[in-house]
Amino acid sequence: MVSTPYLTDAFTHPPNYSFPHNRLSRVLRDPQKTPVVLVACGSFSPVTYLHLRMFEMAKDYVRHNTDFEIVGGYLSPVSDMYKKPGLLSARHRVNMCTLASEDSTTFLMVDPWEAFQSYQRTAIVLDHFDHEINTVLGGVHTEDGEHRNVRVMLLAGSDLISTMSEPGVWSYSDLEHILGRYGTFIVERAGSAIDQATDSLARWRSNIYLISQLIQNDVSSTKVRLFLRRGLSVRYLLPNSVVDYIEQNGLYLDDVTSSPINSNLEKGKDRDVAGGSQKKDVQQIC
Ligand SMILES: Nc1ncnc2c1ncn2[C@@H]1O[C@H](COP(=O)(O)OP(=O)(O)OP(=O)(O)O)[C@@H](O)[C@H]1O
Ligand SMILES: NC(=O)c1ccc[n+]([C@@H]2O[C@H](COP(=O)(O)O)[C@@H](O)[C@H]2O)c1
Repeated sequence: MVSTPYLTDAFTHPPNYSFPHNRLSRVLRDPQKTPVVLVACGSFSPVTYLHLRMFEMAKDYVRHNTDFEIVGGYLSPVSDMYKKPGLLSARHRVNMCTLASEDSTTFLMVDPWEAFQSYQRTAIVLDHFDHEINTVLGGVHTEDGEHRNVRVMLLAGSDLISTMSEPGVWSYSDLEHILGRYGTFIVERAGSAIDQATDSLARWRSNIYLISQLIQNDVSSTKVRLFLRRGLSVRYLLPNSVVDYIEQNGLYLDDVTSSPINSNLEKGKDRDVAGGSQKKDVQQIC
């Protein structure tokens, strides 16, 4: 692995923050394997079954194709300062992710660190996980008591990874840090070709794992928000507890728009939505 020039232990924590690790497995079942924690960064506005499915797909992929053992998984909702259109307040997004994770697989947790502070780049978010898991908690150990460092890896859809080839969205040093030091599992997403997404990332090929979607499912938070605004049901697209929360709090009934904090960050995403298959689907819904 490439060493990092800027791993820091001087992270700024939001008030009353403590790192959630209740579902982090501290014992490696197979000592031959490398322990890994999956981190999914995104808006989660709202979290959908597809976000949860990403972890299940990664779990199957890891078991059948790699020498990793997953010891934990995290949803890391982005800060309100990301100011992406449709981004509900961090409080609601974190609450919905928490309900969804409680409803789901045993290794999934929600880390509110990013959500309740200023915008943090993904490279810094991964450093934060590395620091909390390996430095503060001391990693994991085998059944024989041998210490092992946990490898932190980004779990993302191919649409997010394709923005890594767009000028100005990610800095080269951040890509080197994310893909060179940590690595990623990329889940194929309808409308965003997985091969194209990784063409220009070939130099980090050995740290990039591609997961095909064997059952195509293109649920997106954008479509869920559109449905809600039009009074259409979103049940069975997201966990019932999240649907109930949205209804009880009257969320997504208005068109929430905001100006981007960083036009380059947003540009990548806007192009994705405007240029990909999502736009067609959205027009059909309208
Ligand atoms: N249907 C899907 N298939 C594969 N990956 C997905 C899917 N939906 C979301 N993801 C991935 O989940 C992560 C977080 O996504 P995000 O919260 O931005 O959801 P989204 O549905 O893309 O949101 P929005 O529609 O608001 O842009 C990203 O890495 C994204 O690529
Ligand atoms: N340079 C960066 O670190 C960078 C650039 C673009 C997106 N991102 C992250 O990717 C995620 C994107 O989420 P959306 O797909 O909802 O826009 C967010 O967590 C955001 O912080 C990071």
